[in-house]
Amino acid sequence: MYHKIGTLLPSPGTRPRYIQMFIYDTEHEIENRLLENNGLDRGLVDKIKHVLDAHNPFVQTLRQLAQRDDILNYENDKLNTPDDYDHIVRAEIPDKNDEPMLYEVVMRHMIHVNNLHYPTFKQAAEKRGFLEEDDSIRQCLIEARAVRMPSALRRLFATILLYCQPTGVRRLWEENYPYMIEDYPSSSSTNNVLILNRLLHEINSTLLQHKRSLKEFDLPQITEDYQDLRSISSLIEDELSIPIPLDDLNAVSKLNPDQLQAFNTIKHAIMRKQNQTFFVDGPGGTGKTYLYRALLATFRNVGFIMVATATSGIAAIQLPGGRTAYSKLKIPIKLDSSSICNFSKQSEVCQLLDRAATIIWDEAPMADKKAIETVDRTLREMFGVDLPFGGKIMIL
Ligand SMILES: Nc1ncnc2c1ncn2[C@@H]1O[C@H](COP(=O)(O)OP(=O)(O)OP(=O)(O)O)[C@@H](O)[C@H]1O
Repeated sequence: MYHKIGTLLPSPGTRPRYIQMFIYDTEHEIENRLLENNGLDRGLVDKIKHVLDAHNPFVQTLRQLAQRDDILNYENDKLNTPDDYDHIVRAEIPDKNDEPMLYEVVMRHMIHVNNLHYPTFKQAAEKRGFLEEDDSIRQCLIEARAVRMPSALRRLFATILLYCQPTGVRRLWEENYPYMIEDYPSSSSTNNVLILNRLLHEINSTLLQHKRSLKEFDLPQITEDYQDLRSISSLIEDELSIPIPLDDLNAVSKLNPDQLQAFNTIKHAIMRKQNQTFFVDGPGGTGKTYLYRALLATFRNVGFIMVATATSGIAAIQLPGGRTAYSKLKIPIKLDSSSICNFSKQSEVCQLLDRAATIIWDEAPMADKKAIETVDRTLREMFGVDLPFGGKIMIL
Protein backbone atom coordinates (compact mmCIF):
# COMPACT_ATOMS: atom_id res chain seq x y z
CA MET A 1 0.00 0.00 0.00
CA TYR A 2 2.63 2.53 1.04
CA HIS A 3 4.34 2.35 -2.34
CA LYS A 4 1.31 3.75 -4.14
CA ILE A 5 -0.20 6.39 -1.97
CA GLY A 6 2.44 9.10 -2.27
CA THR A 7 2.41 11.94 0.24
CA LEU A 8 -0.42 12.25 2.75
CA LEU A 9 -1.18 15.75 1.50
CA PRO A 10 -1.01 16.93 -2.11
CA SER A 11 1.94 19.06 -3.07
CA PRO A 12 1.10 22.75 -3.64
CA GLY A 13 -0.89 23.39 -6.81
CA THR A 14 -1.94 19.76 -7.31
CA ARG A 15 -5.26 18.08 -6.63
CA PRO A 16 -5.67 15.46 -3.90
CA ARG A 17 -5.55 11.87 -5.05
CA TYR A 18 -5.70 8.37 -3.59
CA ILE A 19 -5.23 8.38 0.18
CA GLN A 20 -5.07 12.18 0.22
CA MET A 21 -8.83 12.27 -0.47
CA PHE A 22 -9.51 10.99 3.04
CA ILE A 23 -7.44 13.67 4.69
CA TYR A 24 -7.40 16.77 2.50
CA ASP A 25 -10.45 19.00 2.01
CA THR A 26 -12.87 16.32 3.19
CA GLU A 27 -15.85 18.66 2.72
CA HIS A 28 -15.34 18.50 -1.05
CA GLU A 29 -14.22 14.91 -1.21
CA ILE A 30 -16.93 13.83 -3.70
CA GLU A 31 -16.14 16.78 -5.98
CA ASN A 32 -12.47 15.99 -5.80
CA ARG A 33 -13.12 12.39 -6.72
CA LEU A 34 -15.33 13.42 -9.64
CA LEU A 35 -12.64 15.81 -10.88
CA GLU A 36 -10.22 12.90 -10.96
CA ASN A 37 -12.63 10.87 -13.03
CA ASN A 38 -15.66 12.63 -14.48
CA GLY A 39 -17.23 9.34 -15.60
CA LEU A 40 -18.10 8.48 -11.99
CA ASP A 41 -21.68 8.28 -10.76
CA ARG A 42 -22.00 10.87 -7.98
CA GLY A 43 -24.70 8.91 -6.14
CA LEU A 44 -22.70 5.70 -6.19
CA VAL A 45 -19.47 7.41 -5.09
CA ASP A 46 -21.37 9.04 -2.24
CA LYS A 47 -22.74 5.66 -1.10
CA ILE A 48 -19.33 3.99 -1.27
CA LYS A 49 -17.85 6.86 0.70
CA HIS A 50 -20.43 6.35 3.48
CA VAL A 51 -19.92 2.58 3.56
CA LEU A 52 -16.16 3.04 3.82
CA ASP A 53 -16.51 5.75 6.46
CA ALA A 54 -18.75 3.53 8.55
CA HIS A 55 -16.98 0.21 8.22
CA ASN A 56 -13.41 0.51 7.10
CA PRO A 57 -11.09 1.05 10.07
CA PHE A 58 -8.27 2.30 7.86
CA VAL A 59 -10.48 5.00 6.38
CA GLN A 60 -11.56 5.98 9.87
CA THR A 61 -7.96 6.20 10.92
CA LEU A 62 -7.08 8.33 7.92
CA ARG A 63 -10.01 10.65 8.65
CA GLN A 64 -8.59 11.19 12.14
CA LEU A 65 -5.32 12.26 10.59
CA ALA A 66 -6.98 15.36 9.22
CA GLN A 67 -7.43 16.48 12.84
CA ARG A 68 -3.76 16.02 13.68
CA ASP A 69 -1.84 19.30 14.00
CA ASP A 70 1.40 17.74 12.86
CA ILE A 71 -0.03 16.38 9.64
CA LEU A 72 1.17 19.49 7.81
CA ASN A 73 4.72 18.49 8.61
CA TYR A 74 4.25 15.57 6.30
CA GLU A 75 3.02 17.67 3.43
CA ASN A 76 6.15 17.43 1.35
CA ASP A 77 7.68 14.34 2.83
CA LYS A 78 6.91 11.13 1.07
CA LEU A 79 6.56 8.43 3.67
CA ASN A 80 8.70 5.67 2.35
CA THR A 81 8.53 2.79 4.74
CA PRO A 82 5.90 0.97 6.77
CA ASP A 83 7.60 2.39 9.86
CA ASP A 84 7.06 5.95 8.61
CA TYR A 85 3.36 5.24 8.23
CA ASP A 86 3.14 3.37 11.44
CA HIS A 87 4.57 6.43 13.14
CA ILE A 88 1.51 8.51 12.30
CA VAL A 89 -1.23 6.14 11.19
CA ARG A 90 -2.81 4.59 14.26
CA ALA A 91 -6.38 3.58 14.96
CA GLU A 92 -8.12 3.68 18.31
CA ILE A 93 -9.85 0.49 19.35
CA PRO A 94 -13.60 1.28 19.43
CA ASP A 95 -15.67 0.62 22.52
CA LYS A 96 -16.84 -2.98 22.44
CA ASN A 97 -20.31 -2.19 23.86
CA ASP A 98 -21.00 1.06 21.99
CA GLU A 99 -19.87 -0.14 18.60
CA PRO A 100 -19.73 -3.95 18.64
CA MET A 101 -19.56 -4.39 14.86
CA LEU A 102 -16.83 -1.81 14.38
CA TYR A 103 -14.97 -3.28 17.32
CA GLU A 104 -15.09 -6.68 15.68
CA VAL A 105 -13.84 -5.33 12.34
CA VAL A 106 -11.01 -3.40 13.94
CA MET A 107 -9.96 -6.34 16.06
CA ARG A 108 -9.94 -8.55 13.02
CA HIS A 109 -7.93 -6.23 10.81
CA MET A 110 -5.97 -3.93 13.03
CA ILE A 111 -2.31 -4.56 13.40
CA HIS A 112 -1.76 -3.51 17.02
CA VAL A 113 -4.11 -5.67 19.03
CA ASN A 114 -4.79 -6.43 22.67
CA ASN A 115 -2.77 -3.41 23.71
CA LEU A 116 0.32 -5.08 22.39
CA HIS A 117 2.47 -2.55 20.62
CA TYR A 118 5.46 -3.31 18.48
CA PRO A 119 8.22 -0.91 17.49
CA THR A 120 7.40 -1.20 13.80
CA PHE A 121 4.40 -1.83 11.63
CA LYS A 122 6.24 -4.78 10.12
CA GLN A 123 6.85 -6.47 13.44
CA ALA A 124 3.21 -6.04 14.39
CA ALA A 125 2.11 -7.46 11.06
CA GLU A 126 4.39 -10.44 11.58
CA LYS A 127 2.98 -11.10 15.02
CA ARG A 128 -0.51 -11.05 13.54
CA GLY A 129 0.57 -13.65 11.03
CA PHE A 130 0.17 -11.30 8.06
CA LEU A 131 3.86 -11.69 7.25
CA GLU A 132 6.22 -14.55 7.90
CA GLU A 133 9.09 -13.59 10.19
CA ASP A 134 12.14 -12.84 8.02
CA ASP A 135 11.40 -16.05 6.12
CA SER A 136 11.82 -14.57 2.67
CA ILE A 137 15.05 -12.87 3.78
CA ARG A 138 16.32 -16.08 5.31
CA GLN A 139 15.52 -18.01 2.14
CA CYS A 140 17.27 -15.38 0.04
CA LEU A 141 20.42 -15.65 2.18
CA ILE A 142 20.38 -19.46 2.07
CA GLU A 143 20.23 -19.34 -1.72
CA ALA A 144 22.97 -16.71 -1.85
CA ARG A 145 25.19 -18.83 0.41
CA ALA A 146 25.02 -21.65 -2.12
CA VAL A 147 25.83 -19.65 -5.23
CA ARG A 148 27.56 -16.43 -4.17
CA MET A 149 31.07 -15.60 -3.07
CA PRO A 150 31.42 -14.52 0.59
CA SER A 151 32.13 -10.95 -0.54
CA ALA A 152 28.78 -10.87 -2.38
CA LEU A 153 27.08 -12.37 0.66
CA ARG A 154 28.50 -9.57 2.82
CA ARG A 155 27.15 -6.93 0.46
CA LEU A 156 23.79 -8.69 0.37
CA PHE A 157 23.63 -8.78 4.17
CA ALA A 158 24.33 -5.05 4.34
CA THR A 159 21.69 -4.40 1.66
CA ILE A 160 19.15 -6.41 3.65
CA LEU A 161 19.92 -4.34 6.73
CA LEU A 162 19.44 -1.17 4.71
CA TYR A 163 16.27 -1.97 2.83
CA CYS A 164 14.47 -5.03 4.17
CA GLN A 165 14.03 -4.21 7.87
CA PRO A 166 14.55 -7.73 9.20
CA THR A 167 13.11 -8.21 12.68
CA GLY A 168 15.56 -10.86 13.87
CA VAL A 169 18.82 -9.25 12.77
CA ARG A 170 20.92 -11.05 15.37
CA ARG A 171 19.53 -14.44 14.37
CA LEU A 172 20.21 -13.79 10.68
CA TRP A 173 23.71 -12.69 11.64
CA GLU A 174 24.41 -15.85 13.64
CA GLU A 175 23.12 -18.02 10.81
CA ASN A 176 25.15 -16.32 8.09
CA TYR A 177 28.27 -15.14 9.86
CA PRO A 178 30.34 -18.32 9.13
CA TYR A 179 29.54 -18.07 5.42
CA MET A 180 30.45 -14.39 5.20
CA ILE A 181 33.98 -14.97 6.51
CA GLU A 182 34.84 -18.02 4.43
CA ASP A 183 37.39 -16.12 2.37
CA TYR A 184 39.06 -14.53 5.43
CA PRO A 185 41.86 -16.99 6.20
CA SER A 186 42.27 -17.91 9.85
CA SER A 187 41.82 -20.65 12.34
CA SER A 188 43.30 -19.48 15.62
CA SER A 189 41.22 -18.10 18.44
CA THR A 190 43.33 -14.95 18.49
CA ASN A 191 42.51 -14.24 14.92
CA ASN A 192 38.81 -14.85 15.31
CA VAL A 193 38.43 -11.48 16.97
CA LEU A 194 40.26 -9.90 14.07
CA ILE A 195 38.08 -11.74 11.58
CA LEU A 196 34.87 -10.73 13.33
CA ASN A 197 35.99 -7.12 13.40
CA ARG A 198 37.08 -7.24 9.80
CA LEU A 199 33.63 -8.46 8.77
CA LEU A 200 31.85 -5.89 10.92
CA HIS A 201 34.08 -3.16 9.54
CA GLU A 202 33.28 -4.16 5.97
CA ILE A 203 29.53 -4.25 6.58
CA ASN A 204 29.74 -0.95 8.43
CA SER A 205 31.54 0.63 5.46
CA THR A 206 28.63 -0.32 3.19
CA LEU A 207 26.12 1.01 5.71
CA LEU A 208 28.03 4.29 6.07
CA GLN A 209 27.78 4.85 2.31
CA HIS A 210 24.02 5.05 2.88
CA LYS A 211 24.35 7.21 5.97
CA ARG A 212 23.48 4.33 8.29
CA SER A 213 25.69 2.62 10.84
CA LEU A 214 26.28 -0.72 12.50
CA LYS A 215 25.31 0.83 15.82
CA GLU A 216 21.67 1.04 14.71
CA PHE A 217 21.36 -2.74 14.46
CA ASP A 218 21.29 -5.59 16.91
CA LEU A 219 24.74 -6.80 15.87
CA PRO A 220 28.11 -7.26 17.57
CA GLN A 221 30.06 -4.01 17.52
CA ILE A 222 33.60 -3.33 16.32
CA THR A 223 35.98 -3.51 19.28
CA GLU A 224 38.38 -0.65 19.88
CA ASP A 225 41.41 -2.92 19.51
CA TYR A 226 40.48 -3.33 15.90
CA GLN A 227 40.84 0.39 15.26
CA ASP A 228 44.52 -0.02 16.29
CA LEU A 229 44.85 -3.09 14.14
CA ARG A 230 43.45 -1.14 11.18
CA SER A 231 46.53 1.04 11.27
CA ILE A 232 48.80 -1.95 10.66
CA SER A 233 49.84 -2.82 7.18
CA SER A 234 48.04 -5.38 5.09
CA LEU A 235 51.26 -7.41 5.07
CA ILE A 236 51.08 -7.78 8.84
CA GLU A 237 47.37 -8.48 8.66
CA ASP A 238 48.03 -11.25 6.12
CA GLU A 239 50.70 -12.68 8.37
CA LEU A 240 48.32 -12.68 11.34
CA SER A 241 45.70 -14.45 9.25
CA ILE A 242 47.83 -17.44 8.24
CA PRO A 243 45.88 -20.61 9.03
CA ILE A 244 47.24 -22.71 11.87
CA PRO A 245 46.91 -26.45 11.21
CA LEU A 246 45.69 -28.34 14.24
CA ASP A 247 48.20 -31.13 13.52
CA ASP A 248 51.04 -28.61 13.90
CA LEU A 249 49.67 -27.45 17.23
CA ASN A 250 49.45 -31.04 18.42
CA ALA A 251 52.94 -31.79 17.06
CA VAL A 252 54.49 -30.18 20.15
CA SER A 253 53.41 -33.13 22.28
CA LYS A 254 54.95 -35.56 19.75
CA LEU A 255 58.42 -34.02 19.45
CA ASN A 256 61.27 -36.41 20.02
CA PRO A 257 63.86 -35.51 22.72
CA ASP A 258 66.18 -33.69 20.29
CA GLN A 259 63.34 -31.76 18.73
CA LEU A 260 61.93 -30.92 22.15
CA GLN A 261 65.26 -29.62 23.35
CA ALA A 262 65.54 -27.39 20.28
CA PHE A 263 61.91 -26.30 20.70
CA ASN A 264 62.37 -25.32 24.34
CA THR A 265 65.64 -23.49 23.71
CA ILE A 266 64.12 -21.43 20.92
CA LYS A 267 60.92 -20.88 22.91
CA HIS A 268 62.99 -19.57 25.81
CA ALA A 269 64.73 -17.05 23.54
CA ILE A 270 61.47 -15.90 21.92
CA MET A 271 59.74 -15.40 25.25
CA ARG A 272 62.65 -13.33 26.52
CA LYS A 273 63.20 -11.58 23.20
CA GLN A 274 66.86 -12.57 23.41
CA ASN A 275 68.89 -11.88 20.32
CA GLN A 276 70.09 -15.30 19.22
CA THR A 277 70.77 -17.10 15.98
CA PHE A 278 70.00 -20.83 15.96
CA PHE A 279 71.34 -23.37 13.50
CA VAL A 280 69.08 -26.38 13.27
CA ASP A 281 70.98 -29.13 11.55
CA GLY A 282 70.48 -32.84 10.95
CA PRO A 283 70.38 -35.38 8.17
CA GLY A 284 67.41 -35.37 5.82
CA GLY A 285 64.21 -36.73 7.31
CA THR A 286 65.16 -36.17 10.95
CA GLY A 287 62.28 -33.79 11.59
CA LYS A 288 63.56 -30.23 11.08
CA THR A 289 60.49 -29.14 9.13
CA TYR A 290 58.34 -30.88 11.74
CA LEU A 291 60.01 -28.78 14.43
CA TYR A 292 59.57 -25.53 12.45
CA ARG A 293 55.90 -26.24 11.91
CA ALA A 294 55.42 -26.87 15.63
CA LEU A 295 57.17 -23.58 16.43
CA LEU A 296 55.17 -21.62 13.86
CA ALA A 297 51.85 -23.03 15.08
CA THR A 298 52.58 -22.58 18.78
CA PHE A 299 53.61 -18.94 18.54
CA ARG A 300 51.19 -17.85 15.83
CA ASN A 301 48.43 -19.31 17.94
CA VAL A 302 49.14 -16.76 20.66
CA GLY A 303 49.41 -13.85 18.23
CA PHE A 304 53.14 -13.77 17.49
CA ILE A 305 54.33 -12.96 14.00
CA MET A 306 56.61 -15.73 12.75
CA VAL A 307 58.14 -15.11 9.34
CA ALA A 308 58.63 -18.45 7.56
CA THR A 309 61.08 -18.62 4.67
CA ALA A 310 63.21 -21.20 2.92
CA THR A 311 65.89 -21.12 0.27
CA SER A 312 63.93 -23.21 -2.21
CA GLY A 313 60.29 -22.89 -3.17
CA ILE A 314 59.76 -26.59 -2.47
CA ALA A 315 60.93 -26.20 1.12
CA ALA A 316 58.98 -22.93 1.51
CA ILE A 317 55.64 -24.53 0.75
CA GLN A 318 56.21 -27.10 3.53
CA LEU A 319 55.82 -24.24 6.01
CA PRO A 320 52.39 -22.59 6.48
CA GLY A 321 52.68 -19.04 5.12
CA GLY A 322 56.16 -19.92 3.84
CA ARG A 323 57.85 -18.01 1.02
CA THR A 324 61.32 -18.16 -0.45
CA ALA A 325 63.78 -16.04 1.51
CA TYR A 326 64.66 -14.15 -1.68
CA SER A 327 61.05 -13.13 -2.19
CA LYS A 328 60.06 -12.45 1.41
CA LEU A 329 63.22 -10.60 2.42
CA LYS A 330 63.64 -8.89 -0.96
CA ILE A 331 67.18 -10.17 -1.45
CA PRO A 332 68.67 -8.80 -4.68
CA ILE A 333 69.63 -11.27 -7.41
CA LYS A 334 73.08 -9.78 -7.91
CA LEU A 335 74.97 -9.79 -4.67
CA ASP A 336 78.26 -8.29 -3.52
CA SER A 337 79.85 -7.40 -0.22
CA SER A 338 77.77 -4.24 0.18
CA SER A 339 74.37 -5.43 -1.13
CA ILE A 340 71.25 -4.39 0.75
CA CYS A 341 67.78 -5.94 0.54
CA ASN A 342 65.28 -4.06 -1.61
CA PHE A 343 63.11 -2.45 1.06
CA SER A 344 63.25 0.81 2.90
CA LYS A 345 62.89 1.65 6.58
CA GLN A 346 59.36 2.94 5.95
CA SER A 347 58.27 -0.08 3.93
CA GLU A 348 55.67 -2.62 5.01
CA VAL A 349 58.32 -5.34 4.83
CA CYS A 350 60.46 -3.47 7.37
CA GLN A 351 57.43 -3.01 9.66
CA LEU A 352 56.65 -6.70 9.37
CA LEU A 353 60.22 -7.78 10.19
CA ASP A 354 60.31 -5.32 13.06
CA ARG A 355 57.20 -6.88 14.59
CA ALA A 356 58.25 -10.46 13.86
CA ALA A 357 59.22 -12.54 16.88
CA THR A 358 61.52 -14.61 14.74
CA ILE A 359 62.53 -15.35 11.17
CA ILE A 360 62.82 -18.98 10.12
CA TRP A 361 65.04 -19.61 7.09
CA ASP A 362 64.90 -23.29 6.22
CA GLU A 363 67.77 -24.68 4.13
CA ALA A 364 69.81 -21.52 4.76
CA PRO A 365 73.10 -23.40 4.21
CA MET A 366 71.97 -24.03 0.65
CA ALA A 367 71.75 -20.29 -0.02
CA ASP A 368 74.56 -18.08 -1.31
CA LYS A 369 76.67 -16.95 1.65
CA LYS A 370 76.37 -13.38 0.36
CA ALA A 371 72.56 -13.62 0.58
CA ILE A 372 72.74 -14.37 4.30
CA GLU A 373 75.29 -11.59 4.79
CA THR A 374 73.02 -9.20 2.87
CA VAL A 375 70.08 -9.96 5.17
CA ASP A 376 72.32 -9.55 8.22
CA ARG A 377 73.66 -6.22 6.92
CA THR A 378 70.19 -4.95 5.99
CA LEU A 379 68.57 -5.78 9.34
CA ARG A 380 71.44 -4.19 11.28
CA GLU A 381 71.03 -1.03 9.24
CA MET A 382 67.23 -0.94 9.31
CA PHE A 383 66.89 -1.54 13.04
CA GLY A 384 70.03 0.46 13.92
CA VAL A 385 71.22 -2.44 16.11
CA ASP A 386 74.75 -3.71 15.68
CA LEU A 387 73.96 -7.32 16.55
CA PRO A 388 73.60 -10.34 14.26
CA PHE A 389 70.54 -9.75 12.05
CA GLY A 390 69.86 -6.46 13.80
CA GLY A 391 68.93 -8.25 17.03
CA LYS A 392 66.29 -10.52 15.47
CA ILE A 393 65.96 -14.14 16.53
CA MET A 394 66.96 -16.14 13.44
CA ILE A 395 66.47 -19.85 12.92
CA LEU A 396 68.67 -21.06 10.10
N1 LIG B 1 58.37 -36.10 16.31
C1 LIG B 1 57.80 -36.63 15.23
N2 LIG B 1 56.68 -37.36 15.35
C2 LIG B 1 56.07 -37.87 14.27
N3 LIG B 1 56.50 -37.72 13.00
C3 LIG B 1 57.61 -36.98 12.81
C4 LIG B 1 58.30 -36.39 13.91
N4 LIG B 1 59.35 -35.71 13.40
C5 LIG B 1 59.34 -35.88 12.06
N5 LIG B 1 58.28 -36.63 11.71
C6 LIG B 1 57.93 -37.04 10.34
O1 LIG B 1 59.10 -37.48 9.69
C7 LIG B 1 59.10 -37.09 8.33
C8 LIG B 1 60.35 -36.27 8.01
O2 LIG B 1 60.33 -35.11 8.81
P1 LIG B 1 60.74 -33.68 8.23
O3 LIG B 1 60.21 -33.50 6.87
O4 LIG B 1 60.39 -32.69 9.26
O5 LIG B 1 62.29 -33.86 8.16
P2 LIG B 1 63.37 -32.84 7.64
O6 LIG B 1 64.52 -32.96 8.57
O7 LIG B 1 62.78 -31.52 7.46
O8 LIG B 1 63.71 -33.48 6.26
P3 LIG B 1 64.42 -32.76 5.00
O9 LIG B 1 65.70 -32.17 5.52
O10 LIG B 1 64.61 -33.86 4.03
O11 LIG B 1 63.44 -31.74 4.56
C9 LIG B 1 57.83 -36.29 8.12
O12 LIG B 1 56.85 -37.12 7.56
C10 LIG B 1 57.43 -35.89 9.51
O13 LIG B 1 56.03 -35.75 9.62
